[in-house]
Amino acid sequence: MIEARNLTVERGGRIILRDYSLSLERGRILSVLGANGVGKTTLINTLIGVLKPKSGRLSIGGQVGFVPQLFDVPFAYSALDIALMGRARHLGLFGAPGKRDYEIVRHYFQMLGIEDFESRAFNSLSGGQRQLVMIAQALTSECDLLVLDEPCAALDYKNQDKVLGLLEHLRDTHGMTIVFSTHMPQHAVEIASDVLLMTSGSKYVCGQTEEALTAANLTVLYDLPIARADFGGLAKHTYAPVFRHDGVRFDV
Ligand SMILES: Nc1ncnc2c1ncn2[C@@H]1O[C@H](COP(=O)(O)OP(=O)(O)OP(=O)(O)O)[C@@H](O)[C@H]1O
Repeated sequence: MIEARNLTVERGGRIILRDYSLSLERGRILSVLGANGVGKTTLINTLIGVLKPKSGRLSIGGQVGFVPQLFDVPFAYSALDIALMGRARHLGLFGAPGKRDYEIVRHYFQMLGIEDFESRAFNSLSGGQRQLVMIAQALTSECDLLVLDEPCAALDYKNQDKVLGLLEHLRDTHGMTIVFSTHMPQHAVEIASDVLLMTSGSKYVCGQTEEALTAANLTVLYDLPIARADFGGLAKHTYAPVFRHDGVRFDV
């Protein structure tokens, strides 16, 4: 589904990614992790075609749906209008949404438990509520590859669980291929078959989750000790930071 070879990507005249290669088969879930500013959004924008690589080859084998990081819209669109925009490529030029398009949007609103937002102004929703509407928008596009930039960033635990469950469901029932970035390794542990750990613009580890997602690799990734925590039979293991705030000195 994704075949990227030696991608080099520039922004503002500066090389952000150098020589990134990855491949992802249909029906797999890739989680992208890395520190702030390392280039996760840059990579994602390259995968969805918004940024053009300076060099390298990229091939995507299907229609792409995208959920961006949080944003406002300039006009007073309702949540339903925003989600309907996901139907654009099925409507054709100047086409208006019909009964079936509304049904599809309402189906995903129901799946996400956000039916009550339908007529609310998108900009009046909270960050987490907006994130759920944007996920609905991407799903209404009926894509083969779903790319999400930190889809759970503004969500509470219950909604994180719902979105992770939905992504798994889409993989299992629709054979959808999914790429999502996150700052929570546990999200990768829960649903990702593969991980991309972006250490810098030119250094990364990419592999199957069981092998590549380790406390040692995460410790390098975040430049902070990361410990693995096991919960017996209660839940999957997770990774937690060993915060060092009492050792941090500020010269002010
Ligand atoms: N429009 C832009 N023009 C120039 N440089 C940019 C632009 N957008 C981002 N950058 C730079 O590119 C680098 C990577 O940014 P990117 O947004 O891809 O990081 P990220 O890993 O997604 O970060 P975060 O976890 O904070 O969202 C950063 O150094 C950033 O300052």
